[in-house]
Amino acid sequence: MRKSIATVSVSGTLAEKLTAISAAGFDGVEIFENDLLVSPLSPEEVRARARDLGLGIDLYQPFRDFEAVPGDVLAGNLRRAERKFEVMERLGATLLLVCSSVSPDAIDDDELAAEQLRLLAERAAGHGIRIAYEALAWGRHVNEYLHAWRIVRMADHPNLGTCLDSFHILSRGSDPIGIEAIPGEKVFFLQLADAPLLAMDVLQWSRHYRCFPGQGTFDLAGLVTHVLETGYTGPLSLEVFNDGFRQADAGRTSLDAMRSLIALEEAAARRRGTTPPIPPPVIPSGFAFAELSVPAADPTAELLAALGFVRTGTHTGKPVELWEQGQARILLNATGDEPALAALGLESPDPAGSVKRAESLLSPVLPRHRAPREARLDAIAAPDGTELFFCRTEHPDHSSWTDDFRPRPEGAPPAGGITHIDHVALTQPRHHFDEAALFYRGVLGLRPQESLEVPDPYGLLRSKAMSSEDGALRMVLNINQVGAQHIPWQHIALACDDIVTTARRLRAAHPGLLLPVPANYYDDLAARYDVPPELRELGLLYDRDEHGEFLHLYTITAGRVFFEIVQRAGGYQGYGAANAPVRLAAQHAWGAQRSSRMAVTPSA
Ligand SMILES: O=C(O)c1ccc(O)c(O)c1
Ligand SMILES: [Mg+2]
Repeated sequence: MRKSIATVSVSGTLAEKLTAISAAGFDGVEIFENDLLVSPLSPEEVRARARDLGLGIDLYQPFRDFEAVPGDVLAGNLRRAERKFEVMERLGATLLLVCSSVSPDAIDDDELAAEQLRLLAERAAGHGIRIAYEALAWGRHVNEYLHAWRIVRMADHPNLGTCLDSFHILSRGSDPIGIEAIPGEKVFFLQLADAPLLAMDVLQWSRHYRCFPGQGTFDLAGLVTHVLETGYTGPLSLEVFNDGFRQADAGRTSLDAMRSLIALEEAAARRRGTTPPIPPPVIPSGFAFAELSVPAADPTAELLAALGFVRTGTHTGKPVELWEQGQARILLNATGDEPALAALGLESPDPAGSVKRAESLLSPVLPRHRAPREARLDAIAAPDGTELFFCRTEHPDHSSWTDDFRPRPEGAPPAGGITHIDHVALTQPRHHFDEAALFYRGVLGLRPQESLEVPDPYGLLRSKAMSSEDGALRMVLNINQVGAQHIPWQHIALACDDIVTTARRLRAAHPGLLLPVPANYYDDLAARYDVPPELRELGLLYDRDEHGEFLHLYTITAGRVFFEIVQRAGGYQGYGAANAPVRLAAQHAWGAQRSSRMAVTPSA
């Protein structure tokens, strides 16, 4: 289907917006009037620029406060419309969006509204222009899409149709099934926006919090399915007012937008039983490895050894060490300047298929810088730059990345308390949280859980867990929502089957590696749950959900990375989010203590 986007959805000057939108592969744009008004480009120049970029001008908008006014106001409104028709002719635009009136002048009279819109459509026809009438969710008298349609039907003019906007329909809780009663040729335009569920004034919600389909809570695939049932053949057009997108890089936002439309088109095709435009996701079955970039002389190796990891190999061509314990594998790549998570290996049943899926959703495929004998690497870049490698570890049907490491002792990897990587938590750059969530959902087929807000002593963290349906691959995305002091930490959570023994061993041998937990936490825990007193003694954190229980502990931070050790019991599905504020405060306290120690002993 044709894909378009309103210029209001991305940042920059009109020229910059058009360039970014074209680069992301859109077919057309809705020109937002304000973007034209403030542009030094004439309408003719905008038209030429769009044409050169391969973009059609699918809509010009908005035209406000037109219908159902007293006769004296009508004359002025028609004069205003004539001026806009002239601008549209210079732009080469043939569709004008008229949104339902919010004016105190408007009269609650559908027949009058229909009569005046008919007049407008007749005038528009003289310029080869059509009118798409949209019900704003906060329109004075017309705020339901079926009400706008009734007026359009009453007006009965070939140059008058309706514009459906998912936000206005779904924000009011209207049932989109009613769309199917509108003939497709009378749906002149379809605007799409998602939004997080927020209980607030609908105008503020619309103007600041709209997001791309798949980033909010609305069922856009369902709505699009109803619209396609009408026989609508016009564009899928994104119209997103969002405070973050207004300041983010236009190129990046446009790609995010296009990824969301492709995923939406796929979801709608699956609902309708038609052929999806892209191959299905190949769902990873777990982590093959986590790769940390570390400086040449770095204590992370000591931390791994203390946790029971064993160095089992060194890369044949690069300064990379492989550390293993059970099925948990960590690579230390000595090319960084502070320890940071650089890459994740994801176990895929079909690595080439994983890359194809990612490519079809516009993810950059990484070049394979490899020596002739190295294993084939299928890798892409996640939006935050983390490299994702699709692996088939030691399967007879595929080459394995582990073949590049020597010596790798035969037989089972070293056993300790740790069995595998339970989850990885990635902190996302500001304003890119929704983009990341859409990426992991679309590309890897992970299911997002609800966003949580976690208080930090100096701000607020937003956190969203995502996992494969069977829970074999779990990730957590974090973003610093408020407050500038937050450090972009990443963490690797390691699963073990006897955390009490592991904690006891660590506490005895390496007490300085464990993040201290305040006594107040245990007083509260004892009030909430009947838990054994040894949790306090061992510094273990505890949580439970309707399925089971969770015990965990944290190491101190090395560079930007820390480790968590977790034990799930009885099908616990969460990530210990209830304890995250305690962890964040403890990390700040630990960091502050370390810097004061360093301040008194500058030689250390
Ligand atoms: O917020 C607004 O005023 C506005 C204008 C035009 C639209 O198409 C819309 O959905 C909202
Ligand atoms: Mg709209």
